[in-house]
Amino acid sequence: MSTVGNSTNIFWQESPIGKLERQKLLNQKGCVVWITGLSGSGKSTLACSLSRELCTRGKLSYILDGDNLRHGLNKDLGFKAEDRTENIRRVGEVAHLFADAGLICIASLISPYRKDRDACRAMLPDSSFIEASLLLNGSYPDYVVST
Ligand SMILES: Nc1ncnc2c1ncn2[C@@H]1O[C@H](COP(=O)(O)OS(=O)(=O)O)[C@@H](OP(=O)(O)O)[C@H]1O
Ligand SMILES: Nc1ncnc2c1ncn2[C@@H]1O[C@H](COP(=O)(O)OP(=O)(O)O)[C@@H](O)[C@H]1O
Repeated sequence: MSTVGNSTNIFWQESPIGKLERQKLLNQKGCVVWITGLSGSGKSTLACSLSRELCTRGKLSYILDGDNLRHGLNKDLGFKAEDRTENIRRVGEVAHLFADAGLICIASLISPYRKDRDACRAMLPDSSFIEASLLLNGSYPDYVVST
């Protein structure tokens, strides 16, 4: 018996192709690069540069940009703390799926609350979630990267 919410009849369906097989096919390791920082700190610019650089090295990536996702998946959310938390939760779930598919998923969101980012980190193995914090130090962004 499986219980999800109020339902007792929702069961996990295994796929015939596993993550390792997909990664082998793509010749890369699926992971999430999570870029966090204030509005205007350079998140989208870094996400685009990274995606372009990975492409030139033959690696497949996909950008989940907060601005773009608020046009569709998250169009019902505003900017109250609980809406931002739900925004990050949804994007974390999608990023997890992309990483499981074998892609290098670059998530670029303000994501101001550490607890929300840590909840996304907890969905993946330790080395598969790389966080880059953009700090505005003087006129130019500084990057702090942690795994
Ligand atoms: N308070 C408020 N009011 C109006 N608009 C706002 C606000 N906060 C953010 N923004 C704009 O929304 C863009 C995406 O925000 P995020 O989804 O990354 O925010 S969050 O992670 O949920 O905190 C964000 O994009 P960036 O400027 O690229 O960060 C802003 O354009
Ligand atoms: N390393 C950098 N040095 C100088 N300007 C930058 C740098 N990165 C981004 N910018 C500029 O800062 C502005 C905000 O960048 P953007 O990537 O849109 O930030 P965010 O996605 O965090 O809102 C843009 O005009 C961009 O060209």
